Formats: sequence, C-alpha cells, structure tokens
Amino acid sequence: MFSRQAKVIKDGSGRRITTTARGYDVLRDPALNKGTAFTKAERAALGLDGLLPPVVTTELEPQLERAYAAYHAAPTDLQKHIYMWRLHDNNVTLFYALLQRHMLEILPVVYDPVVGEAIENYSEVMTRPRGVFLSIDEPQQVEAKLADFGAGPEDIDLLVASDAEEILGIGDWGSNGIDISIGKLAVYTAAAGIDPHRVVPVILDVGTNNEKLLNDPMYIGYRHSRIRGKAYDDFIDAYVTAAKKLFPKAMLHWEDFGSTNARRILSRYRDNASTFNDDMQGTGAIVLSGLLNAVERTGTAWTEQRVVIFGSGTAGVGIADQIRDLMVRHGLKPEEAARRIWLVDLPGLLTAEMKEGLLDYQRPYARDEQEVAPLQRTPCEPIPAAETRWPKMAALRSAAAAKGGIIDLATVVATVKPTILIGTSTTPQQFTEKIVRSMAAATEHPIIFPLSNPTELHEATPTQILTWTNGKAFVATGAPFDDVKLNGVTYAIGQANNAALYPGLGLGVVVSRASMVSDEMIFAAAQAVAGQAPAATPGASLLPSNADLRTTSSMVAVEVARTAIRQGLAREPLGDVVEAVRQSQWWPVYVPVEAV
Ligand SMILES: O=C([O-])CC(=O)C(=O)O
Ligand SMILES: [Mg+2]
Repeated sequence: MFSRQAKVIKDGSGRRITTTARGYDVLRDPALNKGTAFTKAERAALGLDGLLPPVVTTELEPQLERAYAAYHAAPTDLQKHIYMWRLHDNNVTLFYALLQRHMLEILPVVYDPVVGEAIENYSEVMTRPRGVFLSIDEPQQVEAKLADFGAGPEDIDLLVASDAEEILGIGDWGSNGIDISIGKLAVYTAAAGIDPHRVVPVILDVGTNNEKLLNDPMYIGYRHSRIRGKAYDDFIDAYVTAAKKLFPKAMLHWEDFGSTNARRILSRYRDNASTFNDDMQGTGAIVLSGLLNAVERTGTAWTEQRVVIFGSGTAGVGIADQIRDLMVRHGLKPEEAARRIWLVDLPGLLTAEMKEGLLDYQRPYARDEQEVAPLQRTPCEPIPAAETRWPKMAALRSAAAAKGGIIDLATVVATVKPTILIGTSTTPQQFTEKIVRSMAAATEHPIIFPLSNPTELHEATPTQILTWTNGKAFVATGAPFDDVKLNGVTYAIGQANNAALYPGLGLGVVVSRASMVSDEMIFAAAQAVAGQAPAATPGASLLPSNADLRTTSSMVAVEVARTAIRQGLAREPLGDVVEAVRQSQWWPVYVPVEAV
C-alpha cells in the first residue's frame, strides 16, 4: 500500500510514481524506497542528496547481491524469514526481486513451511504491523478499521482474511495468524504478479483456544476463548459487507478457518460475492491437477478409481468433492461417484451409523452399514474432547472405542484396495510401510499424496513411499521435498500446494473482475496447472515446478478469465485476454519517482 502522499501513474510512458513526500519520508516508505538506485535528478528533487551515499546504481543488481549475501548470513530458516520481512519493511521491490530470482530457495522460507514456525514464535518475529486487525470485541468498528487502511474504492484488488483457527496443520494461533494472510499475499505477487500495493491482509480475531497464547503476556490478540454462533456470523457478515462497500472490485480470499466455519462462510457468500476458500477449493483443485496427470500416467479410467482420504477436515473433504465432481464429468451419478471415495479420520472409516456425529459435508461419503459390518475393528484409546482440536471426531472415536474399536486405515486400505491414497490428517508417519506395501500389492501404480503441512507432519516421505513401492508409486506432497534417486531414476516430487493454483486463479478473477468464482473457473485452473507439468518421462513430476510459478500462473489466469467471460460472470470487458493478463501483472522493477 502506498502512503497517501504517493500516486501511481500508468500512461503511454509506462509506470511511474508521484509523491509529495521528501527526505526520510521517501526512504522510509517501502513502496517508494529504491536506496542507492535513486537517480541524481530524483535525489535532488526529493531532498535525498545528503541521505544517500554518493554511488548511484541504476539497476537492482548490486542491491540484489548484497541482499542475497545478508539472507545467507542469517543462521537459521526463522532468521532468514525475519530478514526477508525486514527487507519488505524497507523496500518492497527488492524483496520481490530477490524472492523471484531465488523462488525455489526462498519461497519455503517466506511462506510454507517456515511461515508456520514464524507464527508459533510470533513475538520474536513481529516487526512493523502490516495489514488490518479486526476484532470481534469491537464489531461496530469493522468498517472504520478497514477504512484506516487508507485505500479508495478503486485501489484494492484482493483481500486475504483468516480467523487462524486452523493455520496450516498447526492449529489455532489467534492474531498471530495475520502472517498467513501476509504470506499468502506475497505468493500472489511472486507467483502471479498481483500488484502488492493493491492488496489487504486481514486477521479476523475471534479469540483463541490456544492456552499457550492465552497465558502468554506477549500475546498480541484478543485474550478470550473463541467466540462462536451468531456473534461470529455477524462479525463475518460485518467484514464482508464493509469489504464489499469499501473495495467493490476486490476478491475476498478465506484462509485457514476451522472446517465448519470455512464451509458455512463459503456457502453463504459464494453466489453473491467474488470469493474463494483456498483450503477447500484451492487445495482441492491443485490436488486434482496432480491426480489428472497421475491417473493419465496409469492408463486407467477415472470412473474406476477407488480413493481413500485420510483426514476428513477442510482440505480432505474439499479434495473429495473435486474428485467426485470430476467422476461426474466422466459420466457417473453423484452418488455413484461418492461411493468410490472412503474417508478415514480419528473414528476410523466414516460410516452411516455415525450419522449425527458427522459434519454435514462429511455425510455424503459415509459408508453403508452392510458394507462395513464384516470389517475388522481395531481396539483404540478414546481421546478426551478437551485434548483435541476436533471434538466431534474425538467423540465418535470414543464411542467406537467403547463398541470394540475402529475400522482403521490399514483395514480400509487392505479391504478397499485403493488406487489413490491421500493424506490430509496432520498426523505424521501414518502411511506406514505395511499400508503402502499392501496398497502396492493390489495396484500396479499406486497414487499416494501425503499432503499435511508443514513438512514434519507429512504422512510419509517421498523416499519412503518410492522405496516401499519400488519406484512404482506416483507421489506428490504438500510441502517441498528434494528429488529422490532410486534404482537409477531421479524422481522429481511435485508439490501439490495451493500456491501453484490460487495466485493464477486470483489474477484471472482480478483481470476479469468476475462477480463470483464458479466451479468451472476452478476446474479450468486445475486443468491449466496440470497442462504445465513436464512430459511423462520416468520420474517426471506430476506438477509444474515452483521455479516456473510465473508461467503457470499466467496460463491459469488466462483460462480462468476466459471461463468467467464464457459464463457471463466477467464485469470487465476484455478484448485480448492474454494481453489483458500480461498488462495487469506487476514486476519488481524500479520505476521513476517524481516529486510533486
Ligand atoms: O499454505 C499452504 O502451504 C497450504 C495451505 O493452505 C495449508 O496448509 O493450510
Ligand atoms: Mg491454508
């Protein structure tokens, strides 16, 4: 965001910025600051002559080298993360130039997985506050606080908001979760070229149930347990109403909500606002991209797949829904397609007898009583509701424990003989050697995606899965993993992380000003990503590399905008869609700064 003293001008002579600021006010504005790259004329006009060393660098190059050396001087990933965000506080252009040049190296430090560590250690990390902090204890202040951001109705393309109940796979982090909104927006810019000065990170603080935070004197958020029910819904409504009023052109992105709220919010607003839930729709779609390529490489039909999903929360059911919808595109009825998907969670296989205990969106996948009656039950320990983030699932597990046990993942895999196994459980090492080998014994090329974030929560590592299946499995993961070398083949591990999908989707929505984000637009994005993966040679990744995020995102944006136009949802008339996407993209280059 630019200070109120600056204006961006885009005309025939390109992009430039005018400002009434002078001296230190220019250097202290990270959107204006160019450091040694201010020209002699700019220094004179802006009052910078005495404030900068005499050397004038006309390009980013020497600054990039200095910044990269400083980045490497930071001893740990967390320190590198802090360095990057301090650089952002100082010079937004240099931050993105460095990130883009070393995308594979720095993206995991700025974003997932290191952003998780930063959120857990927020008091060490917090520097200059960035974004808008909205709190449920002051619901009448929502619009005024959003207006404090200082932007006009034409100025904002995108808001990312989180209530931080389920950050990545690490749970409830209250107001510290502002960093997930900030991190997601950085990916929008680095990956797709969304203008970083036209976005707003938002935290919707409704309290936290994280005892550690509630007892931490340094905690920055609202010190109260999570508020639910009508007050919560009214607060979300106040946010959507204010955001639509103040920034009528913007898309509203939802990130890392608890699964019930995530679903409810999306169904409430999806038909009447330009809005998108990344963990349900973005994760579902990027996993679908990987699966489209994996299933094609197995040479089998979509209507024959048997899918086991371990972890039936926001991401797991989001993925199930995308797979079901794809099977329907291939000719199955919705109920037939749902029959080909088995959800397993704390209570084991989700079954129809669990009825009331299940969440409404899990129910279409619950298995019939006749089907499950003969299956073996494994004794298990109950989990006290107070000791879990998922009390409903824990209650069902306790009920099953009392009745002889659960139908566990190993039993489900042995019985169902899945062709596809997906992990969104946030519990590491659950895809054991026994389970993976039993799957591989029944399927020529098992498709196995351990997705839980951050890295240490993955259900198995790619090395384990490829070793246990003798290189036959098709693997994609949630966090980045190194290549695996096995029997003379190098396996590149595709990252089925929503970072490859939502930035391009968002750009397509922004360019077309789509009035809503339709399932067709999301499917178009999934297909566009799949189409960017490398050719199907042995060991080739199922997904495009994150090194090519800019290209992937541009292709996605074009397909999404075209779909919006075809469906009559575009509010901006677009002639040449490719050109419109290209024109809209922001690049980290210095532009002239004029004193006015
Ligand atoms: O942020 C990521 O890397 C993926 C994601 O949305 C999550 O795990 O919640
Ligand atoms: Mg997320």
